[in-house]
Amino acid sequence: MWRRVARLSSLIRSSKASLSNQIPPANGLQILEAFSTEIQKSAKGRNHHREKPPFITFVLGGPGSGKGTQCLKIVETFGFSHLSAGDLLRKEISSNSENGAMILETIKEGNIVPSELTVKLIQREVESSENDKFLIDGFPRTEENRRTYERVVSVGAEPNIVLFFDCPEEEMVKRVLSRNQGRVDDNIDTVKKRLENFNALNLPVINYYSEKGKLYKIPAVGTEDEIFSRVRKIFTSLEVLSMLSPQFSIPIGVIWFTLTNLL
Ligand SMILES: Nc1ncnc2c1ncn2[C@@H]1O[C@H](COP(=O)(O)OP(=O)(O)OP(=O)(O)O)[C@@H](O)[C@H]1O
Ligand SMILES: Nc1ccn([C@H]2C[C@H](O)[C@@H](COP(=O)(O)O)O2)c(=O)n1
Ligand SMILES: [Mg+2]
Repeated sequence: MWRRVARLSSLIRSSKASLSNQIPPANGLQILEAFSTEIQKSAKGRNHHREKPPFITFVLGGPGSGKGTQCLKIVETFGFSHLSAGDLLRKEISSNSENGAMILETIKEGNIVPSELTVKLIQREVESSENDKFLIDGFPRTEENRRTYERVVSVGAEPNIVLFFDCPEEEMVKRVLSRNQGRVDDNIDTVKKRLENFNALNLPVINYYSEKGKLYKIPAVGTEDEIFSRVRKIFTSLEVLSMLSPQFSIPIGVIWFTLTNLL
């Protein structure tokens, strides 16, 4: 309730500020009309009211399994927006936000940041984007992450699909230790802890989505392009089945061809 009041008064403040620059003296009704239009515009910029829920893909896999690498290719080919939970948390650290120090310590230890915080960062990005299809990379990492997301997010609380990059531990460790991007968690001790957490906390989430029939398990060994050819088939078949672009309708024969030849 108080958050809504604060949000409304901030909208009113910003609308007043922009109005004072734009509107010549006018009668009360004109001012009221312009004021209300400004509030609507301002609210739209912050939270895109969609006619239908966005298409949500959760992207899961152990540390170094290639989630981020494949997400970039999906963005290029299929026009998704990529939201990496880890990147959003790292942005909080580098912007010296009030939770920055706690997030840094948690990531250094290979542990999981409190769900409310991560969900808030993801929700903010989804709501302020005009896109209608998202890759949420590295989330949910725990059952608690998943439940918090379902509780807090009202639109698109359930993912449409979940990708799981399945990679042997040895390969993941090798990739992380040669990543060379200056990440505080790319060292052998933290990687061991992240793998422990992946097995204990993330695998149950992966099993949950498998039981719901939403999981696409992708073998993640091979070249980046070989792996992407597996990923491409999934999104191409979703496109053909009109799930990614509902205005695109196709004959049943094409659907049958896709099911039998691409999958
Ligand atoms: N198929 C591949 N073969 C070899 N190396 C790869 C492959 N895919 C990605 N890599 C490399 O492995 C490293 C880890 O990849 P990436 O950052 O995409 O993993 P991730 O799953 O996002 O990891 P994290 O959970 O730690 O963020 C990167 O240096 C990337 O260039
Ligand atoms: N849902 C999440 C996602 C990430 N984190 C923290 C802990 C991870 O080790 C770190 C890096 O994430 P990555 O870039 O590897 O996806 O960020 C978390 O606490 N909760
Ligand atoms: Mg990553």
